[in-house]
Amino acid sequence: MELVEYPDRDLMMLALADRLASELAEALRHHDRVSLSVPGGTTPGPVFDVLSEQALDWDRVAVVLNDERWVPEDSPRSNTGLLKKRLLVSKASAATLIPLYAEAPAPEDKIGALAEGLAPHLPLSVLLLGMGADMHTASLFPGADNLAAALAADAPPLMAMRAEGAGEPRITLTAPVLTGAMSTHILITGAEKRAAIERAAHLPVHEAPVRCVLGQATVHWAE
Ligand SMILES: O=C1O[C@H](COP(=O)(O)O)[C@@H](O)[C@H](O)[C@H]1O
Repeated sequence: MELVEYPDRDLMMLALADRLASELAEALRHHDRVSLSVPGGTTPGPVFDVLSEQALDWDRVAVVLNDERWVPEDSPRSNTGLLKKRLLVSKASAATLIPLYAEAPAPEDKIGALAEGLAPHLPLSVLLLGMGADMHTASLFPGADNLAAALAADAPPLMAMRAEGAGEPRITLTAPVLTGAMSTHILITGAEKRAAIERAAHLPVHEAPVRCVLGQATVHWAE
């Protein structure tokens, strides 16, 4: 894993947004349509604020979350809600959102249709991931019901996931989609996550699911 340490969070968010924009621009030079996958949660908002202002051919960019909590979009827990407020605004409002949520009682009710919508946008051109202190990435949580199947080489692109630490049911991109991305970045902050990602490099992947992408990822960290 390549680790980039920044003197502070503000600088990191600016530099990372710039890097993602350059990679998207490069991908757009070679392909008609490109895809960007991003995390939800509490960390990436400031990157989204900067990225959404970048001059890119956003109308040729498809944006998909790494994972979604099975809650309606107006829930404060909705990653889609965050994306719509912080990334798919300003210049980036021209991008196409590939949904990972549709109104239904459970992810299994909609997973087929959501996977069909995702398929034309794979492999991912640019992948930004987050990580929890428990070493989950996307919704690949240690101890989750479908973790082994989602880490398998023949996993379908999208799977439902339930885990003790996850709160509500989830839907997540699986390991083959994450490891198939053309470019992979992980954004983390704080001492606890720094220690966790260093520990993850020495643990089996079912204990530290983020390990499935560590070999190919650039990790961006600031205190
Ligand atoms: O639940 C989630 O957690 C991770 C990490 O989130 P953070 O709040 O610690 O930044 C996130 O990457 C994932 O997309 C999200 O659904």
